[in-house]
Amino acid sequence: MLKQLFKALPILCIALVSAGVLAIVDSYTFIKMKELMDIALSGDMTHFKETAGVLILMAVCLVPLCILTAVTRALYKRRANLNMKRYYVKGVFGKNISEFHKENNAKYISSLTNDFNLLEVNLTDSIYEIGVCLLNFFAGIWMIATVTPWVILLALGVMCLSIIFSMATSKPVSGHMKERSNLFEGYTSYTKEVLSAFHIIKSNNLRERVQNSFNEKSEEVQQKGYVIDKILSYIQASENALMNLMMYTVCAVCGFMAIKGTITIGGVFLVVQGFQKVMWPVMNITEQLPKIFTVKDLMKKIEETLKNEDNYKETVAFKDFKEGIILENVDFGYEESDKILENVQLELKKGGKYLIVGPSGGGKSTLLKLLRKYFNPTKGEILIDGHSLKDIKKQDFFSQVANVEQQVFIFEDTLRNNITLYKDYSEKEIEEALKKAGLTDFVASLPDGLDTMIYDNGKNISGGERSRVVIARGLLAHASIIFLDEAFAALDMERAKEIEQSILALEGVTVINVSHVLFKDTKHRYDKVLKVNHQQVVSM
Ligand SMILES: Nc1ncnc2c1ncn2[C@@H]1O[C@H](COP(=O)(O)OP(=O)(O)OP(=O)(O)O)[C@@H](O)[C@H]1O
Repeated sequence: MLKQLFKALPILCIALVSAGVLAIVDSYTFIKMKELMDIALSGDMTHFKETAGVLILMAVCLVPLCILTAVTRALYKRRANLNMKRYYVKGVFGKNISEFHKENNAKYISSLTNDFNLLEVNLTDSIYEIGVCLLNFFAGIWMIATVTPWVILLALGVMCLSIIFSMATSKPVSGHMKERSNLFEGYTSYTKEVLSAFHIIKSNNLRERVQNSFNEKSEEVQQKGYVIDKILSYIQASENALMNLMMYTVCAVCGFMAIKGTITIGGVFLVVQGFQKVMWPVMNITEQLPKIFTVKDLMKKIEETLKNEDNYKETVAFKDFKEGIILENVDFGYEESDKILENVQLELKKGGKYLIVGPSGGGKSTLLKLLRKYFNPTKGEILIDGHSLKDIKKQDFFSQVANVEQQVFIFEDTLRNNITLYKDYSEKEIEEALKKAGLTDFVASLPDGLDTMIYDNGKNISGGERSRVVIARGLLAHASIIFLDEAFAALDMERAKEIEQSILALEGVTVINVSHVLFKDTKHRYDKVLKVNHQQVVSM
């Protein structure tokens, strides 16, 4: 993750150069003000006018510099945050399907929202702030050095003290931050769950229960935030007291030097201004440093969510499905102690049409997940054209298969994009797929046809239409293998039979259809009907 931040280093450097020039010009303005004060006290009108002119010019120069600094800062923030988010999303989609399914995906949502918001404030912003603070610190030192070098020692002492103080106080905050991130994860997961079950909650009068438990969770998160804020305020208050003490000391030292005649009144003004310029960065650094230290744990947690336990290297390219699939003594269980399939022997030929039936919970979808390469067998092997499916590159395999899932997912986009999945197909190919999926009349009835927008996972179309969109997707993909998992469950019997026949008529395409529905009049069109029951797969 840090590497992604380093990629924004060039723009960070530009932003800091701009901020540095701004700090120098600003400090130089104070030096000129000191001169103006001393000249005014000496009554030298000619020099007074000259210096006043320079000051006006400096004030004008500050305007474009301020704008440039603000713009480059915003550009740096955009680049750094985008880099980190892109890296994270790439990592999420690099997860193995099996491992992604095992976890609650709310943790990714929580990372992308809550954790990344924290990273933005506590890391990206803080790095820039610390850079700017250091530049202003040295600009302040320069201002003081033009009057008396002794006060510089005092400033450096303050800086060291503050850094030691902030390092010592960052530890307790860091632990609380991590706990808050975990609480956020649970909170996001719960929010996601209750919003997706909105109608169930309303229609079963669960509103009060859900609201109470939502309030509890939200109170936990707020309480943790309160604890963090409280600790941070104690830290800040102690720092403020330290800084004020230093400031009073400097004022007293400068006053003493002015009485002794070692520095002018303008000098007192410049030292006090310079010391303030030094103090502000020191205070800000002590505020920002604990934030950066606390981010370490958070980044570790974010990286953990991206780790794949199984990093098996796939080596076999698979460009064309030629012969068939063989399952040799395949065992599988989601848990070690719990076998769902045992010693499965099966041969599926290329172009064959297979129907998989069996009782609910018997393991039909599990068998499909193995064939789809979502999981690997715990024992035995699945061979495809003689190669172990485990060794075949995912990308290659997935490009050969189409999946029509039990749970239909529709993107918030046009009907066309939902069917083509953003790939290029000719109008003829699309028409053909629509016809086979029984969507021609439906599309013709829409005023915008294929350009009709579908919203929120297909809320503005029926369940059957959603299923048919996904079937058209599978047909259009020209896949060598089509896996169907209860694809016809949402369709009326006539429509289901019609679509099933279209799919069974696809020549050279292997169809593996898991279904509760077994139509007597289409059964004979399958090469084999397989029953999954008691951990076994048998021909019917
Ligand atoms: N991700 C999972 N983790 C743990 N157990 C699972 C998982 N998915 C399924 N199971 C269990 O595996 C067994 C087989 O489930 P599977 O979904 O394969 O059955 P099925 O025959 O497709 O059932 P249905 O017809 O009801 O969809 C069930 O006991 C189920 O509880």
